[in-house]
Amino acid sequence: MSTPALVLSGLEKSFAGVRAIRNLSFTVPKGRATALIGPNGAGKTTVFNLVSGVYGVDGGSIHVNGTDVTRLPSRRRIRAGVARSFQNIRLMPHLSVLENLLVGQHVRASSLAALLTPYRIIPNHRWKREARAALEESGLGQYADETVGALPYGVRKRIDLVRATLAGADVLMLDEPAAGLNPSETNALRDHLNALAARGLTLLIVEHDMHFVDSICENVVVLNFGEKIAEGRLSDVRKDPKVREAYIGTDEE
Ligand SMILES: Nc1ncnc2c1ncn2[C@@H]1O[C@H](COP(=O)(O)OP(=O)(O)OP(=O)(O)O)[C@@H](O)[C@H]1O
Repeated sequence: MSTPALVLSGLEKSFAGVRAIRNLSFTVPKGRATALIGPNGAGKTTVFNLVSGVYGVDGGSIHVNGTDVTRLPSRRRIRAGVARSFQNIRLMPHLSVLENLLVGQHVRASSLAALLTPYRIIPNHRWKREARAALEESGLGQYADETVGALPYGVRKRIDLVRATLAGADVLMLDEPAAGLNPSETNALRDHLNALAARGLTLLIVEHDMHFVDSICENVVVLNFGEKIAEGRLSDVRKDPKVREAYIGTDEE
């Protein structure tokens, strides 16, 4: 069996004495999409913050592609292949799509000289070719020279995904990717994510839209009060009495 993309073992995190994450362990296999679900305040965002290195852990370990990243700062985790896409898209609205992708690729620069590469004066720089190719492959080629701020939300969301993959991500954490999308944008995003997973990208998704989860994720991890209460296929976990009880009184399924 290949090394899992992400292994969380016995994670612990408290805020002012409140245990937000409790002895949490789960494994995300390579090239698959896994959903992290649970009612409000269950600890999903905290898991993303622990994996990306925004918060340090109080206990336990995090391995990415077999490497222990538990004590690494955020930037070294990005180099290890973990990236995060936020609910609020972090693209620069005044730049073109291509320029946004090129800015993202600077994360890959291994030296100051590479970081300062004046890509604007090298018309066919390798990064530019790769960025155009990635846009074409995602069916977004026609937007390459458009200003990001003028594009529809669903398109920006998908450009944000292309940016993350070009920056070298092979484990991508997505925070409510379908929020705010209309049905046709949601379908385009679903197809895009399934294509990325088919190419070997690993996805960890926090999402409240269970139809969307069902169309992408083979495996679902359910959190409640920071603890894993169930794991498995969505059709199985939603029948689990512990899961049903956790959602009672919420307006979610
Ligand atoms: N920086 C922080 N300081 C104090 N408490 C925090 C902090 N971050 C998270 N928490 C607490 O940790 C618990 C888990 O919060 P978290 O935001 O991870 O849940 P969530 O599952 O992402 O919720 P939601 O679905 O509402 O976004 C909550 O009780 C929250 O108040």
